[in-house]
Amino acid sequence: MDKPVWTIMKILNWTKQHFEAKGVENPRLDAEVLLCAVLKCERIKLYTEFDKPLSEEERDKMRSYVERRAKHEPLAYIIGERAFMRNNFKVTPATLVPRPETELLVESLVKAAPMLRADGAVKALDIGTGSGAIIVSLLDYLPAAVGVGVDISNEALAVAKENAAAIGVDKRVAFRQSDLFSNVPVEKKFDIIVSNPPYIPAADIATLAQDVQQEPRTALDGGADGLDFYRRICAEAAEHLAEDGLLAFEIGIDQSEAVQKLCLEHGFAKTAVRMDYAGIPRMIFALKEKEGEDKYENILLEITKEL
Ligand SMILES: C[S@@+](CC[C@H](N)C(=O)[O-])C[C@H]1O[C@@H](n2cnc3c(N)ncnc32)[C@H](O)[C@@H]1O
Repeated sequence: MDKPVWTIMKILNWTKQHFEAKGVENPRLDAEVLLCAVLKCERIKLYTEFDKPLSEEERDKMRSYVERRAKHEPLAYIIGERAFMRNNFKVTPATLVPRPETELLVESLVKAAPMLRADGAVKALDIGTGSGAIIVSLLDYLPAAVGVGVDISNEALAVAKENAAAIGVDKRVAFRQSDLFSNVPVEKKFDIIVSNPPYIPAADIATLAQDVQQEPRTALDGGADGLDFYRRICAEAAEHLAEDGLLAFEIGIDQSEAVQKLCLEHGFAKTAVRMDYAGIPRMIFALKEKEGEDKYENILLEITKEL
């Protein structure tokens, strides 16, 4: 009997069905993305070459990718990258996979920078930088800005450094291993401190989608109520910020009030919230601002309104 010919169409159909059976969330899309990674082509190419047979080597590679995805390994770890803002970021199992909500945080900071410093030449600190998605994107959009990215994980920092070099901002960013502010000198004042810290309540981690559970626990676990990192960062952020500096957080669901309260208890006079695409409060911004001064009010208004 003739061996079946594994054309692009046949592989895609088979993979989609297999993923459906395994409860993979976007079966058809994931099948296409994986096949594109194998064939090193754009998705449109799959549709114009439906009848093209795969080589044995391509089939073997696709089989190994499909096996991994069927075990709910995040797609980004399998193909080794994730699109964020206008670049592809390298990601590995040592880094969180950057999320679309976090792009909104970067977008707000890009808008804030020229309001904080006329030439946009801000100094920014990214706490828990992971793949470097936030700080690298910020510097990519703000050519006069400089930054520091810190993380507890040296493996994540190595990935962040690679991303900074690939995107061409490596001369303007320093990466440092640090337990939050422990390795950040207090004499250096930043215009922006940004963090997307681990914020999942520890007990909820076991209930997360299987894919998410394969991301590093150190990137997810925010302690008993999910707020441990906000408490620690808020306690020290004001002394590391310039007088008119901006503190910016990504937050988890239902954390908006608690995080704003923490900011207000630790030297910040004003806070503002921005929603994500689903209308969930997802970002908190805080300014120190002295009594009687309201010149920075419009910064918060500007960066939290829908862009
Ligand atoms: C939710 S991930 C965010 C990663 C990246 N900033 C992003 O938005 O995609 C949180 C990051 O905080 C780091 N982290 C955890 N504990 C830390 C600590 N004590 N000090 C510094 N970074 C820490 C983790 O390694 C992880 O990279």
